[in-house]
Amino acid sequence: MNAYTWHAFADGPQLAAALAGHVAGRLTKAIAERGTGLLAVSGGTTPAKFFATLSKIPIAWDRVTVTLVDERFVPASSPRSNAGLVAANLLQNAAAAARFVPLYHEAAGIETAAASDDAALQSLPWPLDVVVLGMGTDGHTASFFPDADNLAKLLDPSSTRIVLPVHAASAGEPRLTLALARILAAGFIALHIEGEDKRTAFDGAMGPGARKPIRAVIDAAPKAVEVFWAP
Ligand SMILES: O=C(O)[C@H](O)[C@@H](O)[C@H](O)[C@H](O)COP(=O)(O)O
Repeated sequence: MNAYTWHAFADGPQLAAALAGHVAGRLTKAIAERGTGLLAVSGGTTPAKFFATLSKIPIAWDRVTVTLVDERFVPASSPRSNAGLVAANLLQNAAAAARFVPLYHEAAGIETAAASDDAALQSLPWPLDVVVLGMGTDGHTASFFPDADNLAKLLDPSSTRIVLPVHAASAGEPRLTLALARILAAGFIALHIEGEDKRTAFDGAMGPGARKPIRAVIDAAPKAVEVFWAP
């Protein structure tokens, strides 16, 4: 489809307020329509302000399940943990009442962890109502890294997997990621990027040239991806 809607803001706090408002609205609508809301968020360094803003919005958080778009294969106590980032910034204030389903747990290896995640996450109230993606300047999103050894499988829209393992030299650690199909089925797909480097990287990914994972997601998305950007 290759459709996206570009929402530019003067600064991070204004972006955070707008994105949090959209996400809270979508979750409230989902709760009204089906009694529950399912949200998947990305980690990294960008989302902390957005998480803090969203955490203060008084919706029926006790009807919301939060999970991760992807996770590094590290315990929640690690500074690299996305679960740790979500616990410290999103599952606070009003949002502390939400149920959180992590991706990392002790396992012999990433493949074992991904397989048991697949079983554990079956019971979530799919499809996602909201997914918030991030993006690296290399054009990765979720843990769909350009150098992932199973990128074709990660980007297979027909995959029935929920969680897949990722080995990619550029990723730092082995990763666990939601499969593309789960992301694309979300009612609202947001991409949250900040800084000139990421705007340049995004524009580059939308142009001709080597196809980056973020482009594969936007092209495969059944509805426009809502891009939220601030300098
Ligand atoms: O685990 C992660 O790192 C994220 O889920 C990943 O997809 C992130 O969104 C991008 O890497 C951007 O990260 P920054 O926000 O740190 O630039």
